[in-house]
Amino acid sequence: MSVLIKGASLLGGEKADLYVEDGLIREVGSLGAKTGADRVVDADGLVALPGLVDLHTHLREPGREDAETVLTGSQAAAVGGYTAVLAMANTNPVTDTAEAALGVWEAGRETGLVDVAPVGAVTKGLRGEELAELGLMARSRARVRVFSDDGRCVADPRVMRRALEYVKTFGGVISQHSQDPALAPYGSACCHEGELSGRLGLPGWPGVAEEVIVARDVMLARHTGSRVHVAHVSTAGSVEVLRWAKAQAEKDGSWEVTAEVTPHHLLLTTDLLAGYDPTYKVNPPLRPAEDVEALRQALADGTIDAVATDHAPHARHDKEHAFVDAAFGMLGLETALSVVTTVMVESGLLDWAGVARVMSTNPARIAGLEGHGRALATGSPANLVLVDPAAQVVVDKDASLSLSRNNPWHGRKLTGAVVASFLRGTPTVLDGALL
Ligand SMILES: NC(=O)N[C@@H](CC(=O)O)C(=O)O
Ligand SMILES: [Zn+2]
Ligand SMILES: [Zn+2]
Repeated sequence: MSVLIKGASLLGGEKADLYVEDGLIREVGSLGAKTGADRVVDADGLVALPGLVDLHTHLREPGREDAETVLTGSQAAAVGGYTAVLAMANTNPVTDTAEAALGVWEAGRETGLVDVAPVGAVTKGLRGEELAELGLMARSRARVRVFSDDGRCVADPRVMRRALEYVKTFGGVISQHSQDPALAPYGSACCHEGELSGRLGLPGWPGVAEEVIVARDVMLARHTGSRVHVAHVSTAGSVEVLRWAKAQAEKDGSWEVTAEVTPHHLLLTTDLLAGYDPTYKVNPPLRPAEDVEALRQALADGTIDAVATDHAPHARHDKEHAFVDAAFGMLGLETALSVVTTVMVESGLLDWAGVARVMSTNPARIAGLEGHGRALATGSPANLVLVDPAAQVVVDKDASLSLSRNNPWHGRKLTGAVVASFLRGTPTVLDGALL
């Protein structure tokens, strides 16, 4: 399979043709009338980025195939411009053994639309007590490097310490869902704690319940000389802690802290909860505008390393309930690039090289995914995406390839659209549609 991509804008702003063959980028430059390609793609006006990498996707297989499967989630990922996703471990059964991790990895290979890298659970059954088979998952063919009890916090500091020590032996990282369950009880805490939660009569989820865990975990990472990744950062206070911690880690050179922010925490605010629409119920909750602004600045200045979707599909019968009874989570894979374009690029906070950094290069490095996040140069694996930076889109939840419809972006006008995606040189999406 060979493809000639004509006239794409590269990250330095220059225009070039890319010739892709047998999974690799073979030539970059002015390739004129090069003949013999199986397919020619006109990329005039489009920006070429390395394929996006999502550090935080819920695929729901095994166990909740009514909400999403590896196939449907991969389809949504491909049209969203992704070439790799990290599949969270809170499935049923939980991904807490090498066998379970291999199952997810193999389902991804069969689908062949994006690379599906399983995230391993930190503790058996996400119960927060006994460590899962971290080493066996790491040594399996699935090569698990990211471990998370996401949906639950590794709340016991002794368990977190042991997990950090363990993953250090093979260069792994613990991705933490930072929620102190004593300050923000699972299941009940559902609205940013403040004037609005009081007025709406919804149980509060104070920012400090996140911040105390972030602060604790960076100290544990420093103490153990290991790596912690903070999932879905949502408050200005967490950003302050991260800014301090990153400066320390850089000085010490012996440990690391990285962080991700979701598209929804970059744009949506807590006042959306006033209508009690469960579509906006998510963990951590939507926050006030001051937090949103701090998150944008932190993403722009590198305090936050990555955008991760936390794509959390839920079946209608779990989501369409009174606010307090509905499931937590919202879709994100198909709209992430448009949200980032609208929030970060249109405002001048990030240029396209910055988008490539936070949506591809940094997440690929954090997850240890070789072959992803690489500069589009001769010899690199041809994992790439073509983006129309000027496209105006109106999100339609019924046009989604996800099996679920809990889409907080429905009806919103956004800028920027994915036109084509390529996984190892094979187009998975062309003209914005799945092949
Ligand atoms: N984000 C959510 O609100 N829900 C996630 C779990 C999680 O990311 O904590 C889910 O699995 O549905
Ligand atoms: Zn989480
Ligand atoms: Zn999640």
